[in-house]
Amino acid sequence: MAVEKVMVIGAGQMGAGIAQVFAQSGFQVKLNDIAEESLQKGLATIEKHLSRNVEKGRMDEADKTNTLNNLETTTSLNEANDCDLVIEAVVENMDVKTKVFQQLDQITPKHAILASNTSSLPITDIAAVTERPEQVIGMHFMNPVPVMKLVEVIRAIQTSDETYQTIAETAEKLNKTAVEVNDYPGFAANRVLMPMINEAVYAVFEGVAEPEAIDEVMKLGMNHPMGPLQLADFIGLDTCLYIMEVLHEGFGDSKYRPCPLLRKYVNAGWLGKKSGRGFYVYE
Ligand SMILES: CC(=O)CC(=O)SCCNC(=O)CCNC(=O)[C@H](O)C(C)(C)COP(=O)(O)OP(=O)(O)OC[C@H]1O[C@@H](n2cnc3c(N)ncnc32)[C@H](O)[C@@H]1OP(=O)(O)O
Ligand SMILES: NC(=O)C1=CN([C@@H]2O[C@H](COP(=O)(O)OP(=O)(O)OC[C@H]3O[C@@H](n4cnc5c(N)ncnc54)[C@H](OP(=O)(O)O)[C@@H]3O)[C@@H](O)[C@H]2O)C=CC1
Repeated sequence: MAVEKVMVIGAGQMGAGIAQVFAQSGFQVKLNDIAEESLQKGLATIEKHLSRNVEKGRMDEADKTNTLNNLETTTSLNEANDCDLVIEAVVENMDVKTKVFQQLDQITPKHAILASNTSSLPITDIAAVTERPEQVIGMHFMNPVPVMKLVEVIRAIQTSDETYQTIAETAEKLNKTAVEVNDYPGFAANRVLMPMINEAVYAVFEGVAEPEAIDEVMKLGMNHPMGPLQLADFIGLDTCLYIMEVLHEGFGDSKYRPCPLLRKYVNAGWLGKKSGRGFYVYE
């Protein structure tokens, strides 16, 4: 199936980036959010990144104009009624996501593929609330979306080969690399990444070293572009905690228990960069 029209749901840090890369690659994109304010914020972020690309000579003014012309915003989910593909990037909450998928199942054309950008929620369970489970799949972009090459493509137990093939080809058109994984807690990316971040939080909790020192060790010693605590702040500490809880519950193994300090920060509203404070303070 050829994908031409796409809806991205949720204009937060991931949704805006996903909408940008689709529009840049020539797809017709509708960016949806419940709040008009979030749409305007998302659009402003996209415009800023496109202008930066022009300044850096990575695209010219005509490419920027074409990208913006490929993009429209809407608060109405009903506008997904002519889309070939929908990518959901709303908050990491199963109730919210299943409600969105049930509505999309009613609204979108029969051939449409429904994808989720979830970091950790089971695609199999999301697929099961629709009447087209074989056309439901995980399309997990990495943050920041315009920069990172990976799309982790997660097959639910019900996902058809045809759906997987379409999504892998679409990822290629975005100039990304698709990696196929099966639907188990945390998939592959967060199964490996999050325990490392959680362990770094334990090291702070136990007084092994200050956050700056732990990040410096991983940057200079292991060539990571960001230390694990800076990365946790960048992802969002609420998202990190949520993923650890999914791993802990999903495997029933105490090795995935979230660090109490991570939970305390989230309860305090210290969610990282997006709230102005996490392991570091942001202005
Ligand atoms: C939680 C999940 O489910 C899955 C996940 O996403 S896990 C998180 C995965 N992501 C990572 O691990 C990111 C690790 N960090 C990095 O790779 C890098 O630090 C980084 C690419 C984010 C920034 O790179 P840097 O060299 O430290 O900083 P900086 O020089 O400011 O940025 C490099 C380029 O990226 C671009 N960039 C940075 N942040 C950006 C953003 N949010 N959106 C778009 N472009 C961005 C910058 O424009 C810059 O390019 P130019 O200077 O040429 O314009
Ligand atoms: N942060 C990261 O590094 C990564 C996150 N992800 C995943 O991507 C998804 C989004 O995360 P992120 O972008 O960080 O979150 P954000 O909180 O930045 O964005 C979520 C957006 O979705 C909107 N929203 C909430 N409910 C609905 C709804 N029913 N319909 C339409 N829009 C809605 C929110 O609006 P409002 O603010 O008005 O409530 C907000 O604008 C999550 O599933 C997350 O796990 C995946 C990879 C990396």
